[in-house]
Amino acid sequence: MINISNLSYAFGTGSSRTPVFSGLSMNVQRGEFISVVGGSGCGKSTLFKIIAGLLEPDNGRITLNGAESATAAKRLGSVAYMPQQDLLLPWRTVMDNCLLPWELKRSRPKAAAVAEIRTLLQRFGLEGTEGAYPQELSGGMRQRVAVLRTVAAGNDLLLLDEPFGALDAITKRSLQRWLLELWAELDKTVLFITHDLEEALLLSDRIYLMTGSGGGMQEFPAGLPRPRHHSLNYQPQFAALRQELELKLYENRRS
Ligand SMILES: Nc1ncnc2c1ncn2[C@@H]1O[C@H](COP(=O)(O)OP(=O)(O)OP(=O)(O)O)[C@@H](O)[C@H]1O
Repeated sequence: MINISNLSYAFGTGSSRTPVFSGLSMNVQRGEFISVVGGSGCGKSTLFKIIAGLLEPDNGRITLNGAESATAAKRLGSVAYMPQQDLLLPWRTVMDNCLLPWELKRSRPKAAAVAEIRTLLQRFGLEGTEGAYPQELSGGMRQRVAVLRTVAAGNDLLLLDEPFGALDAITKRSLQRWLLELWAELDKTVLFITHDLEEALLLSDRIYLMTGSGGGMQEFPAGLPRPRHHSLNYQPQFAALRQELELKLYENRRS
C-alpha cells in the first residue's frame, strides 16, 4: 500500500535549518492497521503531512499502491488525512462538513455523495445529527464526524493523527472499540498516530517508533490475536508487550 524509503526532512533554511528526521523507512501492506508512536516533536505529524502531499521531503522515495509518487503534488488527494485538530467548519452542518471531500473532487452527482454520507452517519452511530453544527456535538461525536469525513474522501489509505488524544478515558475506550469494528468492516489501511501505548497495542498489527532528533524509525511487532477487546489490557502478554514498547521508547529518547 505504501512504501517509504530513506525519507528526510528539515524545517527552515540556511543556518536556521532544523532536521526533524532522516533515513526514515517504513512499509505498510494493504489492510494493515499501523501505529506510529514517539516523543512529542519527533516528527509524526510532519511525516503524515509529507505522505498526504502537504509537504515535500528533502530526500527519499514514497511509493503508493505500487506507483512511485515522486512529488507532493502527485500524492495530494490520493490518501485521506485527518489532522490532529478535527478542523470541522463551525458554520457548516454535519452533512455540509462531510460533503467537503465531494466538493473538492466533484467526481459524481451530489445526490450520490449525500446518500453515501447518510448511510455512513447510520453506521457511525450519528443518525439525527445531519443538520447539527459541530459546536452542538460532544467531543466523541465530533471525532466520529471527522473520521466519517475522512472515510468519505473515498481513499483506501487513512492517516489518522491522534484522533482520540483529547477525549476522556471512557469515550476514548468506546471510540477505540468502534474504530476496530469499523476498520474490520470497511477494509481500509490505517496509519494512526498516538501517544497512548496501550491504544497502539490494542489497535495495531505493527507499531513504528520514531526516534526524533534527526533519527529514523524502528519497527515493533504488536502481534496480538484478533478480534481484540479491552480485557486484553489485563493479560500478562499485553503487560509484557507494553513494558517492552515503553523501554524501547525510553532507549530511543536517550540515544
Ligand atoms: N511549520 C513549522 N515550522 C518550523 N518548525 C516546525 C513546523 N511544524 C513543526 N515544526 C517542528 O518540527 C518538529 C516536529 O513537529 P511535529 O508536529 O511533526 O511533531 P509530532 O511528533 O507530531 O509532535 P506531537 O506529538 O507533539 O504532536 C517539532 O520540533 C516542531 O516544533
